[in-house]
Amino acid sequence: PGRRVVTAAMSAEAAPGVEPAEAEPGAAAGPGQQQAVLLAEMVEDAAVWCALHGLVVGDRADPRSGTVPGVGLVHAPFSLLPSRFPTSFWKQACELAPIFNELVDRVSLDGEFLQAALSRTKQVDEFTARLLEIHEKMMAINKKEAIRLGLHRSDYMLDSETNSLLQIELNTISSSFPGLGSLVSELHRTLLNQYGKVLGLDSKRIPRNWAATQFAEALGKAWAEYNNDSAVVLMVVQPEERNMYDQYWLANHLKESYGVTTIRKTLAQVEAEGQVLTDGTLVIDGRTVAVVYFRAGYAPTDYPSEAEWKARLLMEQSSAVKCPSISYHLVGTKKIQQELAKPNVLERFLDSKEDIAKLRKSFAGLWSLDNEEIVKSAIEKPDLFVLKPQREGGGNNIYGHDVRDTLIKLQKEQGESLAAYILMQRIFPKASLTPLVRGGDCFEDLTISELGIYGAYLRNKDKVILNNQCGYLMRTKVSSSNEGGVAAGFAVLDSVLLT
Ligand SMILES: Nc1ncnc2c1ncn2[C@@H]1O[C@H](COP(=O)(O)OP(=O)(O)O)[C@@H](O)[C@H]1O
Ligand SMILES: N[C@H](CCC(=O)N[C@@H](CS)C(=O)NCCC(=O)O)C(=O)O
Ligand SMILES: [Mg+2]
Repeated sequence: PGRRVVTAAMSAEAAPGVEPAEAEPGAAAGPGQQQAVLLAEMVEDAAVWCALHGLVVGDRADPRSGTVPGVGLVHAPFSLLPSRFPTSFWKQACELAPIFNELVDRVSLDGEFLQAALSRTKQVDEFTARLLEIHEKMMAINKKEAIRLGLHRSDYMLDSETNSLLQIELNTISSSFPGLGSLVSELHRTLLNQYGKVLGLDSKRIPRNWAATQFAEALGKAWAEYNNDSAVVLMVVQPEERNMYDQYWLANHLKESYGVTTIRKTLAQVEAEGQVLTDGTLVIDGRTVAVVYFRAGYAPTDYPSEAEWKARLLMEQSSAVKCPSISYHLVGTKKIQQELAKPNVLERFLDSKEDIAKLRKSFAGLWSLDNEEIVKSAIEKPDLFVLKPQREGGGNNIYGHDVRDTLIKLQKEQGESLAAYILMQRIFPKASLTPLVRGGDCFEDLTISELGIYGAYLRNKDKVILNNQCGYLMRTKVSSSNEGGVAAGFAVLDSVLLT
């Protein structure tokens, strides 16, 4: 990828890639060499900090790194310095969190809206159809979720064309990196406390990041609302999970701050070991479950057999607090994102005109493929659009010429398959040169960033117990890569330096 700048291990000697100045005997090292040595020292300090503070992920080189805790660790990929972000847009993003939290809760209560908005997608997208089927079953038995917990992340990019903060998507299930994201902010503060003077950067410009502690607080408070001291939090996880430490951070805070035990099960294990008692209590492996926290179940690959679907239904039918419930999960689909962007739709769910205006200001162009005029312009100028299927988890979007080819193919098919996609205005953040550290090596590369703001919402019947913005995730990827995704290996974990 980018220019190889320096490796942590080499901080003693001058780093390769920087031509050593022809130093006369005894002359001071040239500026280039000084800068390389400084960078090497920072990379070494940062890599050590990661290892000492659990800013780690499983190393894909080790076959057991996704199943055996403590085996095959490597520092999480990170940017060596925080990315600049204008304070005005930062404030705007933080202000939106409690409004999006409220919106999700209100939309989740309108089962007819969800069923209607997704009814055509259901015809052509099996995965969405299965989720809707569970939702329909809950509507049929008039299932009410008295206690509702949302742990969301709303992702934004700064569009340089329009100089505006635009929402990429709202995640309402398995919002990754509250644990590791918080740590990167601390890593950068530590580095700037030590090197800020010589770099001319002030560590106090990095917002404190309480994502992990506040997500754990929301989980702990939801557990308390369930009001059964022997109950546990069930974390639903994938059989292989190299991001397990991000998840363990939440379990650790839950145990240390609230005395709550978390058990980890795959969907298959829930099916094999779980049952719902006549009073609705969910019991897994003999433990009563107060809260189900999904860190799996958001992608078709999470349901390789009917067992996993049975597990999802079993948990939904229980009185445990689901995070997310099937309704919250559906509200976070891209089709609903596009439907909510239509005129007069937000007005159905929110009362405050001011809040509605704030949300709308953050909406990029979003269209269904029924809009022939937009489809036509996307075929003419595919680079200005992103074509998105109803999928989560990264790696599914369609860009550039593939947008044109796919649209033309879908038009020819003339079937309902158009309903499986949405079209979105492509957002163009400004690129900047960033030192990225992966596997102990530091590369400088042109990058663009995506700011995720976490939101926690907890309600018990009419009482809103929590509705907060809680921390953030900055992801930075090489600007040449269309997809983001830290887990997918394109992006690194970053933090924010307010300008
Ligand atoms: N409208 C857009 N403009 C530019 N990049 C986008 C846009 N939508 C998505 N992306 C890129 O694609 C990645 C994945 O898209 P996203 O909608 O977040 O899907 P997923 O649910 O798979 O994360 C984002 O992290 C971002 O890097
Ligand atoms: N391995 C699972 C990953 C869960 C997952 O993919 N979550 C989506 C929202 S659905 C997400 O937040 N994606 C941004 C993280 C990235 O850039 O890689 C976990 O960590 O629990
Ligand atoms: Mg995303």
